[in-house]
Amino acid sequence: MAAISPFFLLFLIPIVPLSILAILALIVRPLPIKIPIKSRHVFITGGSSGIGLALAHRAAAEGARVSILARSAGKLEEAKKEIQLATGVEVATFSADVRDYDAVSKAIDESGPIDVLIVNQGVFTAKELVKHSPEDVKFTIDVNLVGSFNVIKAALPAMKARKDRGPASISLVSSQAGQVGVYGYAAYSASKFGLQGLAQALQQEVIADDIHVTLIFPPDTNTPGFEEEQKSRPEVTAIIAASSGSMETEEVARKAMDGIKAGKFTVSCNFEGFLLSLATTGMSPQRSFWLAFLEVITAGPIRLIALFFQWDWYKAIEKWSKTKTK
Ligand SMILES: NC(=O)C1=CN([C@@H]2O[C@H](COP(=O)(O)OP(=O)(O)OC[C@H]3O[C@@H](n4cnc5c(N)ncnc54)[C@H](OP(=O)(O)O)[C@@H]3O)[C@@H](O)[C@H]2O)C=CC1
Ligand SMILES: CCCCCCCCCCCCCCCC(=O)[C@@H](N)CO
Repeated sequence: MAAISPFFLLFLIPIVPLSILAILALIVRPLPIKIPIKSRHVFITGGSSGIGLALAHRAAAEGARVSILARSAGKLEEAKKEIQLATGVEVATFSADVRDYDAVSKAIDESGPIDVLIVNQGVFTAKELVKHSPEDVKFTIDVNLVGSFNVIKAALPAMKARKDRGPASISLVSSQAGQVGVYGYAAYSASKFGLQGLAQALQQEVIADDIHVTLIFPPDTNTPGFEEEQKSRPEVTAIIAASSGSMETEEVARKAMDGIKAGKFTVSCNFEGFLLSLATTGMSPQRSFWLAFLEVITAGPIRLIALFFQWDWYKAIEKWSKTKTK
């Protein structure tokens, strides 16, 4: 009897990963989807500034009908002119505060049925919780989290009722601080972590209506809001945030729009963000069996890398608090 060559056993090694890949290809849900942008109605909250404005530019340039909502009518008007000058597209503007459900609902009804809803409005002040007023904490949660509920609730009935209009999207702009808690962002991180629960539950509720949920996680991004934030951001917050560098609004908008069109549940914007998404993927849905495979095989090692980041951050906090008390 011929002995089995030990070399033959080498061929068996890939069997385990290949079987995992094959199983994942069969089981990942929801199934992949493409969301068209051209000729669709894209509605963007916080579309008058920063990331929202860059998204409005992109959507207009890609041939969508675009509506933007924010509080300041003046900033909306400026944004409208800017987009018209750059793309020739006239966007519809709606002045409302997302904290006011009736005002949001009226604006959305006026704008007509939405195909791609981008919930992007957000406020942020980085401050240690002891220095944060209860009013300011509530303001952050109200605008970022409760405001997002208001926008989605107001848009959902017409989105669900749409007929023969193709797959729709509800996208939310979170933050890398919505994937990991960061010094100075207790209120902000809490408001953004809330979006993860909202998005996961919502995706299950709207999948049967061909509506697809996307969560976008930008790092520090050069926007008017960020410029303001930097004036008073604690040093430690800046040090920790620097682990992921910073991006320009156009790059973030491009990543976000590509992610929305590809129907991704989770959209990271840079390499560190990609690692962070792998590390925090938890129970979130995954439509790509390739990415699912990567999540499975990197689960252990990525946790190790995450712990190194925490080590580094706690070292920075320790060093900084020593120099503070001296
Ligand atoms: N810039 C950054 O570093 C990062 C930002 N993000 C997130 O991206 C999103 C956009 O941020 P960014 O572009 O920097 O912010 P900006 O401050 O530049 O723009 C914020 C937009 O939201 C609108 N807005 C704010 N509050 C309300 C409200 N109560 N009702 C309606 N509209 C409102 C603003 O208009 P108006 O004031 O007139 O209402 C403006 O259009 C936010 O959700 C933010 O958390 C995530 C990661 C990093
Ligand atoms: C495996 C683990 C990899 C980890 C690397 C990731 C590092 C994360 C740093 C957190 C950055 C927080 C930026 C917040 C930006 C923001 O939202 C504010 N500018 C307010 O708008």
